[in-house]
Amino acid sequence: MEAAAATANSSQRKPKRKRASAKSDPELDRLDSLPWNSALPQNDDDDAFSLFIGSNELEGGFLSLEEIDEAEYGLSIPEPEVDKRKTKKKKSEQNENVKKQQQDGVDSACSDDTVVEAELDESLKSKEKKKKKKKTKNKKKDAREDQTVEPSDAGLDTNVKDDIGEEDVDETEFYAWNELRLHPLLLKAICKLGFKEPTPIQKACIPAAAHQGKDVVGAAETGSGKTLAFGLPILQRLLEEREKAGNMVGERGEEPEKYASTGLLRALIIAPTRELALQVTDHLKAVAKHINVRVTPIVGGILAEKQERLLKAKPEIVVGTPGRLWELMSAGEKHLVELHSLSFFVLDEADRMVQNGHFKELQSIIDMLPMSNNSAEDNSQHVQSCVTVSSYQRKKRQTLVFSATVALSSDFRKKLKRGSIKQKQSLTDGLNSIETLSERAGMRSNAAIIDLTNPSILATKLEESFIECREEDKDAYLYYILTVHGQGRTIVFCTSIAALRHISSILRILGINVWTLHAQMQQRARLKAMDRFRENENGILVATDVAARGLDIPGVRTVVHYQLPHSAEVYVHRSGRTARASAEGCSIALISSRDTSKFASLCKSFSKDNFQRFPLENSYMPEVLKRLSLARQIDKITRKDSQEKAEKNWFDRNSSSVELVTESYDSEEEQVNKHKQMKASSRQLKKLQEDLKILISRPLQSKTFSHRYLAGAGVSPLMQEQLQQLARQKLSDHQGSGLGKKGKLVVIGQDCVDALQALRSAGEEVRMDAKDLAGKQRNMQNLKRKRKEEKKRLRDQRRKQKKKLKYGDE
Ligand SMILES: Nc1ncnc2c1ncn2[C@@H]1O[C@H](COP(=O)(O)OP(=O)(O)OP(=O)(O)O)[C@@H](O)[C@H]1O
Repeated sequence: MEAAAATANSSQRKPKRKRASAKSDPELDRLDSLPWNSALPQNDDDDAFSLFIGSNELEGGFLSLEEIDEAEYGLSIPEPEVDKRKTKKKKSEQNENVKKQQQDGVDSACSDDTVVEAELDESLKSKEKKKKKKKTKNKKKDAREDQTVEPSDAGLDTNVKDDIGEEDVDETEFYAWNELRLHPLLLKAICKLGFKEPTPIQKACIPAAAHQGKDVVGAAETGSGKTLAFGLPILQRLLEEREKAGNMVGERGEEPEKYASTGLLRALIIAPTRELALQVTDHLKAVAKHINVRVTPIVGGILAEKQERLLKAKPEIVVGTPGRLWELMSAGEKHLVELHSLSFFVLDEADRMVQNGHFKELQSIIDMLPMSNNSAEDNSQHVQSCVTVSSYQRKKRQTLVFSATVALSSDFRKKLKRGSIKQKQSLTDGLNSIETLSERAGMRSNAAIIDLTNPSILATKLEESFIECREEDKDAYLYYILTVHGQGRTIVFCTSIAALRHISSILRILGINVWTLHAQMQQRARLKAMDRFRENENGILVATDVAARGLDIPGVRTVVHYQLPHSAEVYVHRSGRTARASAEGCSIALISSRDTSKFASLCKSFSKDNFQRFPLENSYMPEVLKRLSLARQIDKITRKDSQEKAEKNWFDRNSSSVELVTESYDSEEEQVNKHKQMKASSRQLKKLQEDLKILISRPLQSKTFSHRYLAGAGVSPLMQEQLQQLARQKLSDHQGSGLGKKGKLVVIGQDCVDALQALRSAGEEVRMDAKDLAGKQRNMQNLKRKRKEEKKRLRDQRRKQKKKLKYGDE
């Protein structure tokens, strides 16, 4: 009890200390020095501290404003040196207390979490032992202690470090997380994941959502860690509530069930695709591993019984796609319709969510949310009827809306600033859908709008390029990229399933193993494709835009846009499958004359002056085209065959189902001819396949290939190693036999197999000015206009002639 009171007192004192020393904090100084956006709507009632990051130069008005309250920003303030020892002691007491409360909370919340109990027990026992060790260690770190923030003071709990194992983790590497004041168990999980510091979007969102309880609209580049930017505040709040529940139990001696959240839905996260929902679930599970918070996916393709079983476990966090969620909610699924306990409503990839195919279901889900988000009292009658809901849960529901490409109108931003948005208003108020949905979901007027997108909104470590080619040569260039620069994982994006089928078929014939992913595939096949792609470090995935958003697969080095997407947003998301977190990557767009105007508008929307041409070694192209021509012929024959077979099967199946006896009406001669044709085509197919086999059995050779050297693209590292061994062996044999230079086998490996490297070493001269592109676009438009005019002129001429003939006849 005393310990609890001490915790409470110290937590009451904490903010004062922070404010007093706020001026000396370098992080605040840095934030203060960031530029103000004069374009922001000014309002007397504005928060005292407004921060602008990013810009609003894009068409369509991407977010360009961040509002964070200085006082509530929650930065960790260094304590004076003299107080350190005292504070450390107090902190370790607090930590011990926290652990106890937590154990209580965990116990009461769920009895089946033996892992957490065992870990906490162990950590409490070993704490004393490790404390001594730590003191000695701290002495050794005098130099580091001179720094402003003391590591052990600022959050990385000793228990946490004990659990991770000090030999594995250097706690000093995780200092950067301290200012976010996350729960020690969350820090532990973060340390285990090896995330040294929060990403900028996490730094900005966590204080606002976790400590200030604000609604958040967040925009940041692809791969910047947005999942944890909304995931950590959810877990933090659940943990805090548990601790408070534990305190209440201790102080008042009341039943823990009265305060603890047992088996209630606390957070509903909605993502646009199944893969993304499953990925978000996995990501959150990895962080929630040690805190006994259940995270469950609700997506199409999961068996109904399994889904039922998952929901019976009453998960606190549900991540789902709108379709399946609404299907279950509208059927009255018990866990999903008890929404009064919901503390977080999250829309991931929000802009996709409001597009066709999701909007209606999402709207229905939102309409099911309890209305009175602004005043807890309004809802209290309903809430009080549920005895298990603690007063902490009755706090306002938070709405978090995230994407890499969120676009809000300045109107909506003004509204948020003014605090004049209404709940559940009509959809016909003229606002665009994302805003309407946010409002209907209960987005509050003091929402923090955090935009960390750069003017081009593309990931900073992404190198972009293009290849200008004829539409019919796209296959050849794709094959070239995959063969010559296929190191690392590659995703090839198409807009249509027909194109995807065509490419994957051609590439497979050419001996390139590809996986496919599109919306018409069965869920199991989709997941299998993803798994296989993930397993292979040089894997190739051919996908439609179902894979454009959110998918987080490490090691994707290259993204190829075989067909350009319909919007700039989709281009951003597609390209964002590479250059994620701190990695680098490149994107290559294949641009035919059909795509020129689309490409020009893309450049415009990303404020790009120039785009780099992807460097090509044209001497490889004759060989590429030779292979491709064979592959196309093979594809044509096999397609025809399989189509005929399918048609025959269909006919046989249907005729037998209606007990129809079918006879062939072909004459004998016709039948013989057909048979001959089939035989010829099968012979031709065999021949083509053999020819291609010979070609692809050797590395792709340039036109200038010299047979004195074994060189060329497509030499895999393994093949190169084997050839080098062979060369060494030959050389020693020759030296032994007294042969000279003649007969020496020289192996030249690839200098640069990686597309990114090739792009970087290509230099500036291959850059194409956006003005060139604009000029080309103008020419194309002129040409189109002239053709149209010519057609019209001809039409008019014909009409006149007809008239003349008619009147002449009369
Ligand atoms: N603080 C961090 N430090 C290092 N890596 C991180 C950190 N936070 C998240 N990551 C990793 O970064 C990768 C991208 O994260 P995430 O998928 O959340 O990005 P995102 O911003 O949602 O991307 P997208 O807009 O494409 O959906 C993941 O592999 C994640 O594990």
